[in-house]
Parts: sequence; C-alpha cells; structure tokens
Amino acid sequence: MEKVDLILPKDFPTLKNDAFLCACRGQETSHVPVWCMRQAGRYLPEFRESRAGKDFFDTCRSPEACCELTLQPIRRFPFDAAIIFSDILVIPQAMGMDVQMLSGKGPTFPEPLKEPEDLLLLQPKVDVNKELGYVFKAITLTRHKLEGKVPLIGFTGAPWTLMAYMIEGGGSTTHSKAKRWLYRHSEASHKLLRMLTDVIVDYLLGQVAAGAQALQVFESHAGCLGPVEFKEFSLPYLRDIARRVKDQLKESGQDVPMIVFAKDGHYGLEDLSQSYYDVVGLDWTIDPRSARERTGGKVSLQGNMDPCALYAPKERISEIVKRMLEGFGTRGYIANLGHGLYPDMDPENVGAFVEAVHTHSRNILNHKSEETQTAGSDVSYCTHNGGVENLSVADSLRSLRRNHDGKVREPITRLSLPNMSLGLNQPPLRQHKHSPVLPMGSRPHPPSIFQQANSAALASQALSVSISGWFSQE
Ligand SMILES: Cc1c2[nH]c(c1CCC(=O)O)Cc1[nH]c(c(CCC(=O)O)c1C)Cc1[nH]c(c(CCC(=O)O)c1C)Cc1[nH]c(c(CCC(=O)O)c1C)C2
Repeated sequence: MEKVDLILPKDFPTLKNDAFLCACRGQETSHVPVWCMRQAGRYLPEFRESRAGKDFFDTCRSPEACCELTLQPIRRFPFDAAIIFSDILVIPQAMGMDVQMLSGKGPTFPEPLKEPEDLLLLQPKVDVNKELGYVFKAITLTRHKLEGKVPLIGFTGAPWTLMAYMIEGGGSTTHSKAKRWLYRHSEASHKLLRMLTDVIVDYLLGQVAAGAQALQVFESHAGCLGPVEFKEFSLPYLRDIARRVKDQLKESGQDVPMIVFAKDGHYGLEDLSQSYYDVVGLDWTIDPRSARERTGGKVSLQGNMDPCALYAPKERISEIVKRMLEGFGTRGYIANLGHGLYPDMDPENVGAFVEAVHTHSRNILNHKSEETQTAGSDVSYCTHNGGVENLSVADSLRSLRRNHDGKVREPITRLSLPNMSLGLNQPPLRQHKHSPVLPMGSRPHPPSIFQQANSAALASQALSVSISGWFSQE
C-alpha cells in the first residue's frame, strides 16, 4: 500500500480563513477574498522547476506532485483559496481517450471523435474511484497539508468544453469541428453531453468526499456558442450538474458552494444566476455594475480583472483593483482575474494584485461600517406581528440569507433604508419618515423595483440580496 493511501479524508485541520466560503454564500467578510485562475502555473519559477522534464499527465497522476504544485502559490501569496492542481482533460482520459500534453502545442488527442459512431469507443459507464482516484487522493493529501490555512477548490470542465476538446483534438480558435456536430448531429451531441454530465456529477461528488470545500465548473468555450446554442447545448447540462450535485450532497447534510465560469458567455448571465450555482464567475468583458444588475443579487460574483492588467505597473494595478471593487461592492464578491494567469506574468505583480484587493476592500469595509453606525438609527425593520424594531443596516442585511435557489431563507417583512424600502406580502407596515415605501398590496412593475433597488444596492453594496426575496416570495 502506498503512503498516500493511508491518508484518509477525515480529521481535516480546522479552517482558519473562511472569507472565500462566506463570500460564496453572500455572507459578510472582513475583506474581499481573492484567488487567481491558474495560480498554480508556469509564471512561478518553483512551478517550472518542479515540472521540468516531467510529463504533464504523469504529474496530474501523482498526488504528491499535485499537492506540492497546489501549495506553491499559497506559500508565496496570501490567497484566500487554493485550487487543486489537475486538468479538465482527465475526464476524456477516464472515458478511454488518449490525451497528451505536447510542449508548444498544448493538449492533443491523437484520435479525436470524428463521427457519431465514435461514441461507441467511449466507456459508457466510468467508475470515477477507479479511473480518477488519483485526483481524489491529491485532494485529500492537499487538504491535510493546507493545515486549514485556506479552503481547497475542486474543479471540472463543463460538458460542452470537454466535448469541444474531444472532437477538435486540441485547442482551436473556431471550434468548427465540434460545432459541426451541434448543427449536423444534434442527437449524438446531446448523447455525448449527457454521458459527460453523468461522469462529471460522480467526479465532483468524489472530490467533495475526498475533501474539496468548493467546486468550480469551467465552461471555457462558452464564447464560441451563440445564445441559442448556449441554451440548448451548454446551460441545461450546467444546470443538471449543479442540481444533481447539490441534491446528493443535501442528502448527507452537506452544502458545498459551486461556481460556474462560462467564459465569454455574456448572454447566459441571467440564466446562469438562476441555475443552482452559488457563484457566477465573469470574464473581463463584463462591466461589474451591469453584472450585479443583471444577476439581481441571486448569486455571488467572481472575477474579473483582465489578466493583461497584470502587465501594468503596480500602482496602476492598485487603481484598477479599486475601481473593480467599487463596481462589484464588497459583499458576495470574490476577486479573481477574468481568466487564467499567463506564463510570462511577473509573480510580483500577482502579489500586488492580491495585496490591492485586501487593502482596498478592508478600507471600503471599514469606511462602510462607520457609515452604518451613523445610519443605524434611521432604519426601521417591521416584524411579523406588525411591530417595528429599530435595527442597524448591518443587522438588517445580516438577516437576509440566500438559499442556493435564490430564495430568502429567513422571513423578511420589510427592510427600510433611508432611501429605499422593500415590502414582502406582510401585514400593514408603518412608514419610516425617510423611507419612500412601496404601497402595500401594490405590485410595482419589476423593472421599476429593480432600478430603485439597484441604486440602493450600489449605495449599500448589499441590498440586491433582498430583491430576489421580493420576486421569489411573490
Ligand atoms: C498549469 C497547467 C494546467 N493545465 C495546463 C497547464 C500548463 C501546462 C504545463 O504546466 O505544463 C495545460 C493546459 N490544459 C488546458 C490548456 C488549454 C489549451 C487550449 O485550449 O488552448 C492547457 C495549455 C485545458 C484546460 N485546463 C483547464 C482549463 C479550464 C480553465 C481555462 O479556461 O483555462 C482548460 C481549458 C483547467 C486547469 N488546468 C490546470 C489547472 C490547475 C489549477 C490552477 O488553476 O492553478 C486548471 C484549473 C493546470
């Protein structure tokens, strides 16, 4: 028996920094958590040294190597989360396809899928413990070795992105071979997407059983689909994955935050915010305020600085980060890049990015808490029996809790802020002198609530959470 087999997914060290997990759930944090996609990567000299001369997928199959590569960025920077070192293409391998990582070329499938008959060559049922147990071992080992410093994220590629690689045989700019299947062999495409979805669900559940504390689903090739194809070939499978994983975890009393990152999939933002995920990851082409408006507080957001901004001088990085934080607000937000780090990036600038997120967000939060103390006496919160209690804005906001389906968990009667009030089908309420209250019993046109609530949300940086309560309780 190998040493790593004796390390079990239990008795994990206590988590010391839960900012990332709290932000995923829309809860308050003392700073905005930050991590970077591809934080374990070639921009780090220690990564290049560890990987030198070794085959990429041999490295992926070594739990000790994956653990070491995952920990390297955590030792260097105060990231708020670690992501397990692996690759999305281990799934096609588990389904029986040969995938090699060729230097200078990237992932290559010597025998990609060409026609629908080729689906018969794939394993119809994958035993993830047998085929991908090495990833689970890497997760368990890493979770122990992290010593509770930060949570560990597990991940997978989404069905469409994996399908694209399996048909293209590697990276592509047009994805024309894979898209040919969508237009020409739509039934076979759905069959393949369903097969992938089944493996992915088992794979993600296996990652959680091994110790993953959050899960990210990468739909890296969403951008080459139009809105219609996205709705048919990507969204239903992304939804199915989150629903099935969440449902099965619920049965064992677990709730693990799930993040969906559909790169360049702007048109899917509203749909993705109502797809059982806790967090929607954004690339840099979306404006933070507009993303908040379009997702209406139903999910937390993650992203979205242009990775190339890391080529800027440190002072400029700091300004860009500040603007990004002002756009997203500090609650229900995880700072990240809009895509992965590139190999030629300067680790020092990555450090500057992390520091800027922590420093600016702490400043904003400290400033906000001073304002909240002043605003506290202006806030009235009406209880169920019609009484009125005075609560601070912070208390009122704290009592808003989201479920992953976007519904407010605790019954909120009304939340009044100096410039905004929301009523939720409750007994007659008294109007606070500073609060223009929506008339009881009226059903204002949703967009008008949206506009009002959005300006309040921008001011308070959290109110948007209650908008979903309004709609879900109607
Ligand atoms: C560091 C690395 C990885 N994969 C590859 C590399 C570079 C090659 C090397 O080090 O030798 C090849 C590697 N693997 C892949 C590519 C992209 C090829 C292409 O389509 O152009 C390359 C060069 C495929 C891949 N692999 C992944 C995605 C989804 C994210 C994204 O959109 O970038 C994709 C598309 C996921 C992935 N891949 C990796 C991680 C590790 C954790 C971390 O982020 O720190 C993750 C999450 C690790």
